[in-house]
Amino acid sequence: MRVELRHELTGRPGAPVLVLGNSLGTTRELWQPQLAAFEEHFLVLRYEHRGHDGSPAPSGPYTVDDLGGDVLSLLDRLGLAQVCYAGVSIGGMVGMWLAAHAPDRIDRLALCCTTARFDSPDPYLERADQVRREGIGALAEQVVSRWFTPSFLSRESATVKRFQQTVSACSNEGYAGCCEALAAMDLLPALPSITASTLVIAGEDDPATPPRYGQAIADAIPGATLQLVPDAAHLANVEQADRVTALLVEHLVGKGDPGNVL
Ligand SMILES: O=C(O)CC1=CCC(=O)O1
Repeated sequence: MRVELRHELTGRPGAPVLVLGNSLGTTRELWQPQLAAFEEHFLVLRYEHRGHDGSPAPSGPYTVDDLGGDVLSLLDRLGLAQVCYAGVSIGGMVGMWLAAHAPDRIDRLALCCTTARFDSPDPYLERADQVRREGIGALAEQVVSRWFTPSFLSRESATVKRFQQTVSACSNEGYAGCCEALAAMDLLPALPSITASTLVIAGEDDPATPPRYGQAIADAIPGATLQLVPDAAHLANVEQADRVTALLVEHLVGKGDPGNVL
């Protein structure tokens, strides 16, 4: 079953479309550090995953097919034939799914702090279970502590608090269902079929999706390149905003116009 995702379009009308996928427990605010730079070149489509910031949260478990299918339906509803796509973590997983399952719909692809599969499903199954028992608010502080380096956590307490509040506002069922999608996901066999020009970005100090996960993606997608970002953990686009913005703009702003109307 597909759900109609909450979304927002901003930027240059008539320009090529850039779709942005958020990480688990965040909203489209995640892209605030990059938004102005992207809006100079693109019509930007930011969407919310199931259970996040007002998108519907049907009963889980979900699969990455569900999450990717939701976005494909959104592109269809908006009449977008081909788009560029950038995603962080679960947003990047959706990007890999789209590029593998609907290759003609994805032009350039950027995958930030993400993985095609996790070493073990257990941590995310346990998290889903805990969220259903105790509520997402009980986990917010611990979850966000893995998104930034220790120095950022102590230096930028207002930003950290804001991300904790965003996690706490997720639907329990929606968040748990997304965790179950992470646990079941194995996109690695699909990656060699991706034809989109692909940039992979990894935070050097990311405990959630360490650089070896990014390396595995870059090794499996034909022609993909990997960029490591020093002094960054899971939300490298927030912690090292200028560096990541420059990498993304350089990769995503191509010469051709993908032509965005079905
Ligand atoms: O929340 C985490 O621990 C890290 C994460 C996994 C998938 C995602 O989007 O974030």
